[in-house]
Amino acid sequence: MKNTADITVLGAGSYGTALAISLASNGHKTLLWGHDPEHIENLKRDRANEAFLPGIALPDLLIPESDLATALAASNNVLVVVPSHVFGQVLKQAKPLLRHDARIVWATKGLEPETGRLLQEVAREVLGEQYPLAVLSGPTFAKELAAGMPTAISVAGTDDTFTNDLVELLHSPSRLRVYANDDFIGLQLGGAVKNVIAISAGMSDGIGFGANARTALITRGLVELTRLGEAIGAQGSTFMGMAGLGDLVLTCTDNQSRNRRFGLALGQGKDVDTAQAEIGQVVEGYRNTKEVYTLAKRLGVEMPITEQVYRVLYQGGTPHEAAKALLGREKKSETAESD
Ligand SMILES: NC(=O)C1=CN([C@@H]2O[C@H](COP(=O)(O)OP(=O)(O)OC[C@H]3O[C@@H](n4cnc5c(N)ncnc54)[C@H](OP(=O)(O)O)[C@@H]3O)[C@@H](O)[C@H]2O)C=CC1
Ligand SMILES: O=C(CO)COP(=O)(O)O
Repeated sequence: MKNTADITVLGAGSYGTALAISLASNGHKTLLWGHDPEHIENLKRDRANEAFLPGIALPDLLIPESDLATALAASNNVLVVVPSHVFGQVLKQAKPLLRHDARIVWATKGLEPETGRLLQEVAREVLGEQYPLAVLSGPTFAKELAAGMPTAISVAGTDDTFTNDLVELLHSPSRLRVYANDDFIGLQLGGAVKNVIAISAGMSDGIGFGANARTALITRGLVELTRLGEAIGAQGSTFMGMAGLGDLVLTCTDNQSRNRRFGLALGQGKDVDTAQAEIGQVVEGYRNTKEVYTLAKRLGVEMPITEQVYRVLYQGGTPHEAAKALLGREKKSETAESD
């Protein structure tokens, strides 16, 4: 089957739209599918996604589409950018409509709800073994990407040809550097765990602590991420790159991060529901905390920051108690295997 578009993006929220803008700006015909026909009509009428990225024009080569069958027939390259809690559901919807030559990449950052499985396992379970898979991960706020501000990201997957084709589709010499990476597991995990650590950094700032505490959380958060990553088969060195240190620094330090803002609100004494409602977009770290915590417990990996965020989100703990518990931990060597 011949492509009538270069790529189809599933998910017309802030990041799906930003990636579609980026692809279309590179000269690639890009279909952007969203599940809400009224939202897609608005995109067509306004030639902008005013609900998520106000004031940013959609390039001519970006075609909003509300029919999933049409979207999936148009291209064999399918980029999924929906929140992690609906990732499996969207793949199930897509499965009967996928072309036999489809290749699936996602930019979703998270683990499967309840089980804590990587999204590659969800994709394999839903779709079987036949399709090449890949993931995009790294420090990329949707608004900056959509506005064409310089950005860098990584891509890894099961098939080198697909990974390299994605680099070609996304890379722009003036706006977007795309690094090929061979650690499919590491890129997926980094994107999930950084959400949890960003909540902790937000909580710390919300309490009124300073740069020292925030930086300690980023640094020890990186240790936790690396420890968990190595336990599930990722390469430790991956986390010194875009999907580890890069995304941790971005989301722990800048208020564009919804996870950080969520933590800030909690640190200022707001409850979980109020904090989430104020943000009004997906806060992946809320669920991701449970998933990362569950995975770490299952594997016996110590993740003290994650554990404290879990206590605040799910067990009635307060950010002050979390800070006290972290500070009061037994003295340790910085390079000790466990924390
Ligand atoms: N925004 C960013 O800067 C970045 C986001 N990401 C990741 O991208 C993923 C998506 O986040 P983002 O775009 O920011 O989230 P948003 O909250 O901006 O948008 C989510 C979109 O998903 C749609 N959606 C929800 N449920 C379904 C469903 N069942 N089927 C189809 N579409 C659905 C929503 O539609 P509706 O509004 O109708 O509910 C909305 O359009 C997350 O995993 C996030 O971590 C990664 C890097 C950067
Ligand atoms: O993943 C992101 C940037 O890389 C977006 O972060 P938030 O989901 O915290 O807004």
